[in-house]
Amino acid sequence: MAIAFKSSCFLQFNKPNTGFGLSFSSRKPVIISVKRYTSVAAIKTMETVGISETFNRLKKQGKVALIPFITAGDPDLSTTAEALKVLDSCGSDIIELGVPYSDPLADGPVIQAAATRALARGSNFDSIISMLNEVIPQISTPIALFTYYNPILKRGTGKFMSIVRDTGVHGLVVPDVPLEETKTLREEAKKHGIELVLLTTPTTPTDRMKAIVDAAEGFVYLVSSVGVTGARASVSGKVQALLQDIKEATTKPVAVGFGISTPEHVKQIVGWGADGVIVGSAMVRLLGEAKSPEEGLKELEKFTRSLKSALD
Ligand SMILES: O=P(O)(O)OC[C@@H](O)[C@@H](O)c1c[nH]c2ccccc12
Repeated sequence: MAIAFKSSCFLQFNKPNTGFGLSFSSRKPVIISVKRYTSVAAIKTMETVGISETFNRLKKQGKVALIPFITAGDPDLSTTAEALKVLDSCGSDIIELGVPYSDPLADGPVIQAAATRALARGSNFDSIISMLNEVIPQISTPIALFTYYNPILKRGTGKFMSIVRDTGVHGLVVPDVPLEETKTLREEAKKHGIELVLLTTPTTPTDRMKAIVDAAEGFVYLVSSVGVTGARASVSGKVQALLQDIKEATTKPVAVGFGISTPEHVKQIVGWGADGVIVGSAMVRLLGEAKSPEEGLKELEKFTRSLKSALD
């Protein structure tokens, strides 16, 4: 059983303050250094709870899920591994991890550029799975893999689901699969214990929205605005009414994404009744466009903590 201590924020470990460390080489706790443990979470074991359970826990606590999205392999896979630990330690509740794809039709320039960089560095499904096999036992935040449909079809839906589940991934988001074609995907996901998140948009007709929320597992992804992903100056006021419509149609949790990039956006969406907020491009930019991976990780930590504070 792999266990790991975590502070409330990964990079905090390196800042001296108060607290103590345990030396596993000796039989009794010793003061090995004065470190800041802003809050040592429970010792974690390999098992993490799934997406639905996470939302159930948060609902009981009256909290809203922070759901970051980052692109695997941008700027490189070892930085992605560290970024997952930072996001985990800084209070993310679910992490969306994007599999870079050559034709990301629903993505704006920031995530498109991230996918191009990741693919140019040689990141692919197999290397991402290898990285996840290392990292998932060290974090407690459930991962929802984010991929376009083609990589699944290429590998075979059943094989894809089996690989993903064996890695400890809990959820899957496939933005370009129309509801009519989700039958096999949903069957295979269910068979392998993977929660398949489905998306609804501001232009989805009500009947179709109802069918989507009925079929969705884990949570319903409400796309806040038409167009592609990318940070926006403001979040559309239409989201409030869209959330109400969806909540009249289902008791499943609803997380809002697209354009969210500031603590003010987060507060606004929480006020409209969302169960989760998804932030992608603003996170991806910090990592992919930093002067160095170390700097990107520091900026990611700072930004994540600012969003988490807006949710507390
Ligand atoms: O980047 P934004 O505007 O913060 O939106 C979240 C988004 O990045 C993430 O959920 C996502 C990445 N690629 C997508 C494609 C379609 C729908 C959603 C996505």
